[in-house]
Formats: sequence, structure tokens, C-alpha cells
Amino acid sequence: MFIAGTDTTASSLVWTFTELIRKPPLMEKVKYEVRKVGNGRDKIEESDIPKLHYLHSVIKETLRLHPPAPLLVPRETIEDCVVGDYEIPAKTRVIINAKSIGTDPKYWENPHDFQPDRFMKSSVDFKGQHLEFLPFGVGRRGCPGMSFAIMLLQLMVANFLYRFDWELPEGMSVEDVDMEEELGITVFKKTPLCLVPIRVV
Ligand code: HEM
Repeated sequence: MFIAGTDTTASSLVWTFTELIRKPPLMEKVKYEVRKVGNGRDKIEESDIPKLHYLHSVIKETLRLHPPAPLLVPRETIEDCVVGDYEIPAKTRVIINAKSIGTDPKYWENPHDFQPDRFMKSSVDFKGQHLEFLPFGVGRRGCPGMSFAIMLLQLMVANFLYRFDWELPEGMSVEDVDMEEELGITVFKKTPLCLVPIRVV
């Protein structure tokens, strides 16, 4: 429960900022939205989250490209079945590659590009109705922490963007940001992301 709940959320937070720092116009766009909704108050509250549509798309796009548990939890078939062209006997261990599905060009235009806008004009969500997007899995073994994780991620990212501007350390450019992944129970960014916070008064 601790690993399922903490590493996944921490990894998603890091990948969100990794993607945003590499795309300054998108960082500006989400920052603008957050600051407009915050409107000078102390912090972004839970009640503000439903108004942050672009932020929601940013989080979804991060989870599409960097699902922290890309192979979900293994399943075992309880009876013979057919999936597409494959006959799968009972008691077969089945692994679902959610990352591969989330970047399949059959379902996604420019699948490897970070384009949160794709979710602004689409109803595709992670709740299990759209099988092309499964960062939280699906069915009775789907992630029970989904709603909590999404709220937590949105609140963290929103408040980090509300109170700080973020820059790369001096001498480092966007091209230097390493995107290599470290495989484990959860997929993390291999090299730590180092950003400089600049407090907004
Ligand atoms: C961004 C954050 C998170 C992501 C992307 C995520 C993703 C997942 C995925 C893909 C699974 C496997 C689902 C399947 O195979 O269908 C899972 C299982 C699970 N998650 Fe999460 N998770 C996140 C956060 C959390 C949080 C915050 C909690 C708890 C507070 C949590 C608790 C669990 C538990 C207990 C399971 C195992 C469920 C089972 O095997 O029946 N997760 N999660």
C-alpha cells in the first residue's frame, strides 16, 4: 500500500515537472491558469481543482507518457478465452502493457509528443471506460487510490506553480534534461530532476 501510494505519486510529480520544464509555453499556459484561479489568495484549495482544466490535461498527458506502473498487476485467466486473434487457455498469466497501449499510434496522434491539449478536446479519461488509456489499470484490480492520487497530484502541482516560477540550473538547457527511465516496481526518472524555485511574491 505504501509503495503503491507514494512512489507512483512521487514519480508522476517528477515527470510532470520534467515535461513542463522542457516545454516553456506549456509551463506558462498551466501557470497562467493556476494563478488566474488562485487570484491572489494564499494557496490553491481542493475546491479550486475542478476549475483547473488545463492542469488536469497536463496530469493526464503525463500519466499517458509515464505511467508509473506500466505493466499493471499481472492477471491469470480463469477460463479459455479469445482476445483479438489470440486463443488464451485458462490459467495463463496475462500482462497488460498500459504504456504501450497509451502510445499506440492507432489511438494517439503523435503518440510520443507531450501535448496536453489533446485531452482538452477529448472525453478520454483514466477511469476505465477508455481502454486506450489505463494508467490506473481497470476492473476489480484497478487502482483504489485513483481519485486520491489525482487530487493530490493536482494540488501539489498547482501550488508549486502558484507560489514559484521554476527554472533549470544555470548553464543547463532544455536539451540537457535527461528522459531516461529507471525500471523498478515503479518507473522513476533515472537521474534526479534538479530545478531552481523562484518565489513569486
Ligand atoms: C499517480 C498515482 C498512482 C498511479 C498511476 C497508480 C496506478 C496503479 C496501477 C496501474 C495499479 C494496478 C491496477 C491494475 O492492474 O488494474 C494500482 C494498484 C494499486 N494502487 Fe495505485 N496508483 C497510484 C496511486 C495510488 C495511491 C495514492 C494509492 C493508495 C492511497 C494506491 C493504492 C493502490 C493499491 C492498494 C493497489 C493494488 C490494488 C489490487 O491489487 O487490488 N495507488 N495502482
